Amino acid sequence: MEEKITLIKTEVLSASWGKLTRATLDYRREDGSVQRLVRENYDHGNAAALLLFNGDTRHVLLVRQYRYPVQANGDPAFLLEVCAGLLDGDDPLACARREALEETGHAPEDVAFVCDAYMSPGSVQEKVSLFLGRYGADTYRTAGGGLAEEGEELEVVELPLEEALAMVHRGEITDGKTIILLQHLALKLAGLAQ
Ligand SMILES: Nc1nc2c(ncn2[C@@H]2O[C@H](COP(=O)(O)OP(=O)(O)O[C@H]3O[C@H](CO)[C@@H](O)[C@H](O)[C@@H]3O)[C@@H](O)[C@H]2O)c(=O)[nH]1
Ligand SMILES: [Mg+2]
Repeated sequence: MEEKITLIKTEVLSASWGKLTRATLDYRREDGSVQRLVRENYDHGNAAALLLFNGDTRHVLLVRQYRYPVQANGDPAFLLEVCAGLLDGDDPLACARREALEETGHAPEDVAFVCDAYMSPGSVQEKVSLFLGRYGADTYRTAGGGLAEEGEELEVVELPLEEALAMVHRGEITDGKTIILLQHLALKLAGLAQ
């Protein structure tokens, strides 16, 4: 049987912090005709993210940080997000734990995998592994804030889960992985998700 997809060539358009590649491929349609397609792909590696939840107070711990692409899109550039980072050679679980500690100063307990998600599969290769974890007075290690030498300056923000969900609804939390994790937590507390 003929292949559905035949890769003709790939060209690296930019290889800097991330790599931008242009692929040319032949796509065999269901009617048998072949269409030549050109698709660009930005690759900066995979990532992991973790939502910290305190079940006693029903608060979540998020981080606020500067995001240039959001500014370029004309939106307020300081986004409220779950702690997250690029794998940098770690496995997703180790990365999620490392980023939680670097960014919030908490060493999470009871960390559980939620799901993997492509946030923009039409053009960005990154797959993000999502986790839930517990925080509280016993998990506090440092003030967090990220790595200054890498240009990070994060504000740690604690707020009730209900308020975070309301902020999603009001368009005040717009980061995809954060929205997925907050809504997953709400489903879990309602007994509708594992
Ligand atoms: N030199 C350079 N450094 C960069 C660039 N873009 C990011 N960095 C640096 O690379 C590091 C990335 O920080 P992480 O904590 O590992 O990742 P993240 O920025 O939180 O990324 C995660 O969340 C983003 C927002 O949803 C996602 O866009 C991203 O893909 C990932 O999932 C930061 O120190 C940042 O300053 C760049 O274009 N050039
Ligand atoms: Mg980060």
